[in-house]
Amino acid sequence: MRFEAQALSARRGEDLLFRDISFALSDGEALVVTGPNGSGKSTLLRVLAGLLPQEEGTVRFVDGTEDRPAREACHYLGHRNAMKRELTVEENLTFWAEFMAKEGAAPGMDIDEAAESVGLAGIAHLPFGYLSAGQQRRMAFAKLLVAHRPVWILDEPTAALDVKADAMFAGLCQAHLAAGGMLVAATHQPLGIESVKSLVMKGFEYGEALA
Ligand SMILES: Nc1ncnc2c1ncn2[C@@H]1O[C@H](COP(=O)(O)OP(=O)(O)OP(=O)(O)O)[C@@H](O)[C@H]1O
Repeated sequence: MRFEAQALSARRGEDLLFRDISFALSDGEALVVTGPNGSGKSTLLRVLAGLLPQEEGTVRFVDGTEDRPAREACHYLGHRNAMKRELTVEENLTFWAEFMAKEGAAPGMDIDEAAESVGLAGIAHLPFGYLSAGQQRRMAFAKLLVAHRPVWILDEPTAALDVKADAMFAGLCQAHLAAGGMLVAATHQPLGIESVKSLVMKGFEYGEALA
């Protein structure tokens, strides 16, 4: 498998945020995207996940000899957790497992196993809104585990996590990569994942790209 971007540019409103972004990942590879606030990291991730259109360039997911729509290959974990506060954790995860299955994702872990993998076994019966910020973020990771998609797109994934959860998250990412998955993560802090590719977003100043 291969996940690649070629000569991507994107605009928010009137402003061109970045241009000529290219990378290629194959099985087991990770890309960490860094850069100052406002340099376009979140925008790039949304373009990669198919949630925003690019201005120019291409995003491709190649499986063997077949080109598949990149958005169908991606799990997207944004700043927000995309869980309903009023529903229980189990109901939220069941929704995502069923939704992803309809969208063609292969089955993943069952709900209990996924909750256990993020260190929160036994509280899946609680409303999501009752959990602490860090527990909510951990449960949002569990969403990545209940259906299999080969590419994980992660925006500031470790915000709100304590040291133990950081290590747990690094372990989940390593396991995903070891199984041949790929990931792209925007972050201001190290993810604890070894051998990653790096992309530094520089942003634009006064309409010109920084050196
Ligand atoms: N819907 C929108 N309409 C217009 N401009 C937007 C919109 N969303 C974001 N922007 C602008 O696009 C720029 C890049 O935002 P983006 O969230 O991609 O940056 P980022 O590198 O992820 O920043 P941070 O590190 O602060 O999360 C910012 O200047 C932001 O104000």
